[in-house]
Amino acid sequence: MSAEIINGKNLSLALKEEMKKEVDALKIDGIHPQLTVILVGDHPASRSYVNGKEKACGETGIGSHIIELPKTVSESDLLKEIHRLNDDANVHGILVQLPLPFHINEQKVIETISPEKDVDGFHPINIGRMMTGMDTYLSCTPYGIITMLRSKNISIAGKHAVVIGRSNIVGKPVAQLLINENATVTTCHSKTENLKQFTRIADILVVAVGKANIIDASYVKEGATVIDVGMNRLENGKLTGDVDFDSVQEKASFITPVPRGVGPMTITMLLKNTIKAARRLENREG
Ligand SMILES: NC(=O)C1=CN([C@@H]2O[C@H](COP(=O)(O)OP(=O)(O)OC[C@H]3O[C@@H](n4cnc5c(N)ncnc54)[C@H](OP(=O)(O)O)[C@@H]3O)[C@@H](O)[C@H]2O)C=CC1
Ligand SMILES: Nc1nc(=O)c2c([nH]1)NC[C@@H]1CN(c3ccc(C(=O)N[C@@H](CCC(=O)O)C(=O)O)cc3)C=[N+]21
Repeated sequence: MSAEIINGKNLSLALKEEMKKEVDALKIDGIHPQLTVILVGDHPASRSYVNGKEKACGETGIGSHIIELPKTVSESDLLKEIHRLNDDANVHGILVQLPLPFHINEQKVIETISPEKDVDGFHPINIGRMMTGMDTYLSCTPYGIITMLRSKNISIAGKHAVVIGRSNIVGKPVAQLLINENATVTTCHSKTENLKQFTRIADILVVAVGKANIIDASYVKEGATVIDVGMNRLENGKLTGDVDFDSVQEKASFITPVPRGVGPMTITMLLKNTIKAARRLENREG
């Protein structure tokens, strides 16, 4: 058996076409959705992701603005900038690219962003809203993963989903969204004993660790759906996921590639959240 590939790049293209129409319609009503990204320092990976976000905004007609701050910026100057954007009625979405330099408290930064403009869905209020099943901005990577599963009509309700990774930005919100979709969910992490005993019984396996090829076919149940969130830059410059694609593709029924898998969907869901923010802040949604 050879798994069907869930191509996040192609799905993103289709979703972006729909969103462009939505944005055009909003513009007729005088609403111009606008995302502002704050980039601290000049880490090449962060810059490349931020460029990807800017390009995607351009493709859908969403206004984007990047504020670049030096890596020596003080925490209080960064917080001031966020307050300024919170108060700027032209800005609907604010994203502070992570990770931040060590002298800046990330949690404090996230909590300073107005929950109404937190299109990353990282603010504790929005996390709490997600946990309780309320309407909110869903974190983009988890939201992208659920959208990919739905696009292939992969059933989630009643299935056993195993998530490897428990970070606040990926592992935990993915697990929560899968629970909201009525999956039975197991979360694994670096302290998990005998990881394989869990992964081998997963109908849906989400791998969000950040270690190239840690999951090979021996970890995967025949016919499972395998979602690879990992982004690992190899020494030869190639980008690879956490899953050994070639061996797992032989055993799974669906698999996401890296690149062109979850990554492009993360950006696409950010656009979706920005449009939602524009609607809400301009009082066009209940
Ligand atoms: N495609 C996309 O859009 C995105 C991709 N990413 C990528 O996803 C990956 C994960 O990101 P992120 O969650 O931020 O990373 P973190 O480093 O914050 O979290 C990694 C998680 O993996 C766990 N872990 C580490 N080693 C093992 C192991 N050997 N076995 C089992 N679990 C392990 C850690 O456990 P513990 O908690 O015990 O330390 C931790 O929970 C990275 O490659 C990142 O680049 C991230 C965001 C978006
Ligand atoms: N506040 C914040 N929000 C984020 O959403 C956020 C962040 N910080 N910090 C870093 C992670 C990582 N992330 C990715 C986005 C797109 C791709 C992506 O588009 N990847 C392409 C390839 C890109 C390339 O070739 O470099 C792909 O997989 O096909 C990957 C990773 C968002 N993150």
